[in-house]
Amino acid sequence: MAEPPDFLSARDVGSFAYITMKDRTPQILTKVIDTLHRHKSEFFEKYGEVGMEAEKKAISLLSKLRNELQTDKPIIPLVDKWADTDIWNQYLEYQRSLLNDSDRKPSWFQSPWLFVECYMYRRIHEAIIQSPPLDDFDVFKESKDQNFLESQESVNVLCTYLQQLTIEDLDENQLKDEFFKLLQISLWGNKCDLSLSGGESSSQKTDLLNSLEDLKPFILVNDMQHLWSLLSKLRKTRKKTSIVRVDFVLDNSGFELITDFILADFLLSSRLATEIHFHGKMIPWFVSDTTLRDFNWVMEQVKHGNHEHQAKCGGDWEKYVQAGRWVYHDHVFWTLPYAYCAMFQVAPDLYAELQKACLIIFKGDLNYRKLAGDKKWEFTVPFHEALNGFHPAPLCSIRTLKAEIQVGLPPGLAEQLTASDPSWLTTGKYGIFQFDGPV
Ligand SMILES: O=P(O)(O)OC[C@@]1(O)O[C@H](CO)[C@@H](O)[C@@H]1O
Ligand SMILES: [Mn+2]
Repeated sequence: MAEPPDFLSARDVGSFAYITMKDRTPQILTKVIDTLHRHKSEFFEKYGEVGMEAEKKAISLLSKLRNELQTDKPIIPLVDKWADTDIWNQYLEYQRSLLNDSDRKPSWFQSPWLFVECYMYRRIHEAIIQSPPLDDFDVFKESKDQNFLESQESVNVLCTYLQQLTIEDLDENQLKDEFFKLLQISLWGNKCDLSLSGGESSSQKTDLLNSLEDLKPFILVNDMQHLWSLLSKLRKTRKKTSIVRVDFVLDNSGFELITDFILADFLLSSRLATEIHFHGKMIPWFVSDTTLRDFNWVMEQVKHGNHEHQAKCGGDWEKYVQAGRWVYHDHVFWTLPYAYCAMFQVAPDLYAELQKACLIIFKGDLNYRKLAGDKKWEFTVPFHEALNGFHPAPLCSIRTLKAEIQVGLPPGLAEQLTASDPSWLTTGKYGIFQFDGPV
């Protein structure tokens, strides 16, 4: 049996992991510190002197974190008392145990990229929760909200499109075409990712609907037909009362979340699904990832949008939530450093929850990295193999490529792309619909 591949790591000088840890993560930390500086007077108005002290403390903790990162210091245990502190510190012990035959310690540039990048965002959370009364301040809220507000034109176009779809008049082929269109909208909505842009604005400005044909050549793995076969068969065969549940493991808030809401709405209106479960993050994560506050805020904004079709969508979506047809979950596992092949052991309750789904959609690049264990797989390794036993239900990754990991490609394609577009793995320009399940 061949040795399992190594993990992506900043140890590989010049790799995307290396560039992210060397350049992008310090930039993200600097933006977080600047955000706290810019809210100084707000903290004073709200909390007086205590607020000023808290802001100073959070900034000093974050500056210390940035220095540790930039000087490749050893990774240190978390000292806060939060729901997952022990799990994180056990994981750090595990990383230490992997090195026990050497004097090396887990560090920012020596340890697996997935671990240290997740750890950085968890240390940001530690700095905030150790600085009451700022302990529920979302340092990324501004940029997530700005991404949504700057994408209003595109949001209007998509809400209008959805409202003008007369789904009941569509035949099977037309329904499939619309399903494929909205899947692609959800895919390309993943390009707007603030952690890739280091927090710079990445809102959606172009009209995606009219760009889908032009973007098709950039879809490297296209398993949309499998999704259609799975859901349309269930639609035909299910009993009136049976449940067809589709789970979205969400990625970014803002425009991407809207594209997921639009797809989820279509799944219910077309009766391709009867209920949707969304999985968000318990804490602010990778700059733009969706938290419960973001989920509710975006829905509120759309409901009170100054555009009739947006408002109609927002009203419908609120009704789905109230009727229990859209359900939001935020399990702590999603903000741990584990690859998903560890979920059955580490979070059996979540694994059991996902097993209730007929289809699980994993949005975005970080989810893909965790599905495939953030390993340096050969590009032609089957997706099923890279999942390493993670099969709670039929699943599909919908992801634009922003990290040097991709499996399930036909022989020769990776080489062809490297020759024609050397940064094809990391710019978000290419995307996949990669399915694992019965075909
Ligand atoms: O999961 P998303 O939001 O699609 O992208 C997240 C991500 O690609 O952004 C960072 C910068 O490339 C990576 O470290 C991480 O995987
Ligand atoms: Mn993200």
